[in-house]
Amino acid sequence: MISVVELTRRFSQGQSEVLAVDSLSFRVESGEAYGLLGENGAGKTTTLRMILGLLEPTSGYAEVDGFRTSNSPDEVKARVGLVSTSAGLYQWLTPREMLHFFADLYGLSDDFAAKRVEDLTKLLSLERFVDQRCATLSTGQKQRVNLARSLVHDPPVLLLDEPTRGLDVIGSKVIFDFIATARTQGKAVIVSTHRLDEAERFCSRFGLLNRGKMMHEGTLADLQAATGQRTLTEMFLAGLDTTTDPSEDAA
Ligand SMILES: Nc1ncnc2c1ncn2[C@@H]1O[C@H](COP(=O)(O)OP(=O)(O)OP(=O)(O)O)[C@@H](O)[C@H]1O
Repeated sequence: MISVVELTRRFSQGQSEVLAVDSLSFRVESGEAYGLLGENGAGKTTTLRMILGLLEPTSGYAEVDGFRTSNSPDEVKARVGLVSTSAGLYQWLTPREMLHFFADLYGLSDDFAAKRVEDLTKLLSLERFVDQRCATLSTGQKQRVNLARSLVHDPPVLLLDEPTRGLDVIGSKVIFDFIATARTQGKAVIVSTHRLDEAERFCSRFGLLNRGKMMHEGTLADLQAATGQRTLTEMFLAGLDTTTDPSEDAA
């Protein structure tokens, strides 16, 4: 469903250049939640932005459902929901009004939109504040409205950039439960998060990035074998760029 091939992005920063994403390749199939993990500045957000077409790659490409982002941006945008804390809400609208506004932008019929807004309100527990102006919502409430906004067109692909940033335990659980449901519905999900313990539970595969490069990829068992570490946290603490040969431990 999502295919990333040799994706590369350089940024100029003053006189110097940073290689934010370095020849990244991976695939995510329907029904999978893929954890794109790495330290601050590892290149996660830049990767997600290129998949959706918000940013041009320096080289390489991304495809969603067979559509290449650079050639078919509209087809890709119709199939992807990007959830990012940096996305703003319309402060003067209520969540219900805003969701209808976005449903309209995506060209959904009134009936479909009404049903979708109702379903999302239940799924993300928005009932208590769905008719309250966005300006008056708490961080966690805003984050859930943000998620609902990205899902209003029921996209088969979800890109979640730090979806639990600023959320308490209950708010985070709503998001994790949502990801689990999305998987059973056959969505392809990429989630970038620093909550490694949670990622371990709800992601089926992982890509561990370090300075824009894929250091390790696979299931938790694959990563354990490759790094000699037990948990994702231990892998990060050990330093992603030190590849341990597990056979050395056995010797
Ligand atoms: N518009 C830009 N101009 C210049 N440099 C940029 C730009 N966007 C990102 N970068 C640089 O690219 C690198 C990767 O940034 P990115 O935001 O993708 O990291 P990240 O893994 O999402 O980090 P975090 O976990 O902190 O959100 C960083 O060194 C960052 O400074």
